Amino acid sequence: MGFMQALRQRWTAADSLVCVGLDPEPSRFPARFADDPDAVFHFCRDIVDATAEHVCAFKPQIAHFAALGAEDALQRLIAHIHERHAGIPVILDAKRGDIGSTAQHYASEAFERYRADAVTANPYLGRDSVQPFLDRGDRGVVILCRTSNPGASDLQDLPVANDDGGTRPLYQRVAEMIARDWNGHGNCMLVVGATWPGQLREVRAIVGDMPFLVPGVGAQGGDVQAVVSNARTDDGSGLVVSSSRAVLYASSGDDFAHAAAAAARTLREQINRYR
Ligand SMILES: O=C(O)c1cc(=O)[nH]c(=O)n1[C@@H]1O[C@H](COP(=O)(O)O)[C@@H](O)[C@H]1O
Repeated sequence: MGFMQALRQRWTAADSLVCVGLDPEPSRFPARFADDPDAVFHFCRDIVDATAEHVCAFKPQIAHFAALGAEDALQRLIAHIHERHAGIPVILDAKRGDIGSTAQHYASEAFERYRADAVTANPYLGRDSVQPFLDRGDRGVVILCRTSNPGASDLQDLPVANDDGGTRPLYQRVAEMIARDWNGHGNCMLVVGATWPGQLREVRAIVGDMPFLVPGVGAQGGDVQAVVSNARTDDGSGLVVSSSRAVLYASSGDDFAHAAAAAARTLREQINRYR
């Protein structure tokens, strides 16, 4: 089954638009992991097992593993999700994109080495830099559009020429181009930050039912009601609302997994209230 179909099935089966981001920071792990040489894997695995029933996807962030030399833990973690929680898609957050020959290797890194179902990609090098991902119709390509960070406006809002002679912000042009020209296999999603409800509404108006990955609730302060009311599709879905630190580090005590599950469940309930 392809990524988009798996995601839609999981939205329904779990009645959830929540994604838990897996961003391990050993300095924030509970004390019980202090002497564990495989702490990154064990911490993330415990979080996955505790939160799985509340989520539509997991999103490991590759730099958080690679900076620790823990690529092997990332590989085992994704294998664990596939084996123990079959049906929950894994979005590898790597924000890849490069000249075609290199992008090809990024695609096999994400899909063959790590066995991710989808990967985040940066479109700002142009279509050829994302093409090897787009060509994998069975996998998802989650493309940055209007990111959640404070500096998102520095470049993404620059005015660019419209077909009608006017201008509009670059991110809107990117959204339109992806929806119209890049999504031939129907495997694209867009990243739009939860911190920008107005932009969420604008991008939704441009791209119809294309799903959004929406990071920025929780630690970055995005408002759940504003996200859902501005960005849901007509059927009350269309969103993968991702939270990392607010779930992972909900407690630094021995109850960390229980606290993470409670945080994921609460986020699911908040989202569902406004769908
Ligand atoms: O592509 C992403 O996942 C992403 C895009 C974006 O615009 N903003 C953003 O925060 N992210 C990622 O989403 C996660 C947010 O983490 P929290 O702020 O702890 O929920 C981090 O792993 C970021 O790298």
